[in-house]
Amino acid sequence: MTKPIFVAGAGSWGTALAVLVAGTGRDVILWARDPEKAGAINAARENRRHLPGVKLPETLSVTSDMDKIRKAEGCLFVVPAQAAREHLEAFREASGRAAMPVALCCKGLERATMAPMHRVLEEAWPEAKGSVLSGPSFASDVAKGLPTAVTLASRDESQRNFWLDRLATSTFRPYASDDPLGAEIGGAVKNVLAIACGISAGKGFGESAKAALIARGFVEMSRFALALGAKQETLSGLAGLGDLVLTCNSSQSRNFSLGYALGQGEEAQSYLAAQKSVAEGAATARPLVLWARKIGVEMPISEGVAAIIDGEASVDEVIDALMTRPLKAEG
Ligand SMILES: NC(=O)C1=CN([C@@H]2O[C@H](COP(=O)(O)OP(=O)(O)OC[C@H]3O[C@@H](n4cnc5c(N)ncnc54)[C@H](OP(=O)(O)O)[C@@H]3O)[C@@H](O)[C@H]2O)C=CC1
Ligand SMILES: O=C(CO)COP(=O)(O)O
Repeated sequence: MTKPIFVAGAGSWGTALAVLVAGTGRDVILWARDPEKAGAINAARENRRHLPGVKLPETLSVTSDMDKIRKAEGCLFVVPAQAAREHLEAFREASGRAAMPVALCCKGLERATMAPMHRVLEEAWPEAKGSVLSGPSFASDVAKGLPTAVTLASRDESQRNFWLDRLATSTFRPYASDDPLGAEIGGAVKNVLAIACGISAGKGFGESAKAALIARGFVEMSRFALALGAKQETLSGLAGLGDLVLTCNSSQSRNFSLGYALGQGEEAQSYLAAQKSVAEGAATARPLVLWARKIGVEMPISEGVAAIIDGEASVDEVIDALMTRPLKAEG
């Protein structure tokens, strides 16, 4: 008998991935942190809070019991980045310290340590066999079965094949990569840059400004990731440029929407406190720029976003500073 896939995290992306895999006929266990919410999703056969309008397949069950991971053959980890460490530690214990395939699907850096998610996984659950799933993929698009292509990255070929076999459908196309670092840095950085694009839109700046932010943002993302040892082809691919273009161009993006509100004059922390969904770029901006400074990489757009989010500079001050930087060669 085939073992189920365990999906840790019942936000919109966890639910969409659970629906995707269950739609292939596999058994899927979706874990939600709150027993009442897990019960409500199971009873309604719909996650009305995070993915309304999408019916859950029969092979999908919802639980708040972490121990159910023991039955599973692999785990899609979709808990927000700032809560990843504590949850990975707890799932490690619940699994019996299993050497289980774990695909990291969250896009962020840990604020307290600047760590990317693969390092958090290595520290919190050292036995796990890690992969990274990243790329341009709005949960509602995937749940509706709209055509989507993503990057599935692992240094271990057997892990890549494990997840390709379980995730690929006629509408969801994962491309294999052996560069998990590049895939994960692309996903984390694009969220910060999407906030910048949202700010520009909220200020009423035009399409030219947006194109400039995407192009210069891509230079920042690539410079940083390459300095860490990532591959340029990963940054130019789905998990880098692909996801940057998606989230910088859509009001469906929570990071873009946060930026838009900031551009319209809202204050970051009060906006974030009122949200039920997560905009990972808000917490990732600061560790990103601290890490970049540490390795001597210039990231002026990300620096500006971090300063605005942390209340160190106003939107207008950051825009002024970006436009009056010393003139330099492109690159
Ligand atoms: N949504 C998307 O289209 C995509 C999202 N992602 C990534 O997936 C990850 C999860 O985001 P997403 O599914 O969108 O989440 P949502 O914004 O849809 O919902 C937030 C989820 O996080 C949970 N949560 C909030 N705070 C905590 C915490 N402190 N500890 C544990 N769980 C918490 C919420 O639980 P509760 O409901 O109980 O509050 C809920 O399940 C993020 O890293 C995101 O960048 C990646 C690709 C696409
Ligand atoms: O990562 C995403 C799409 O690939 C979702 O972006 P947001 O978190 O900004 O909504």
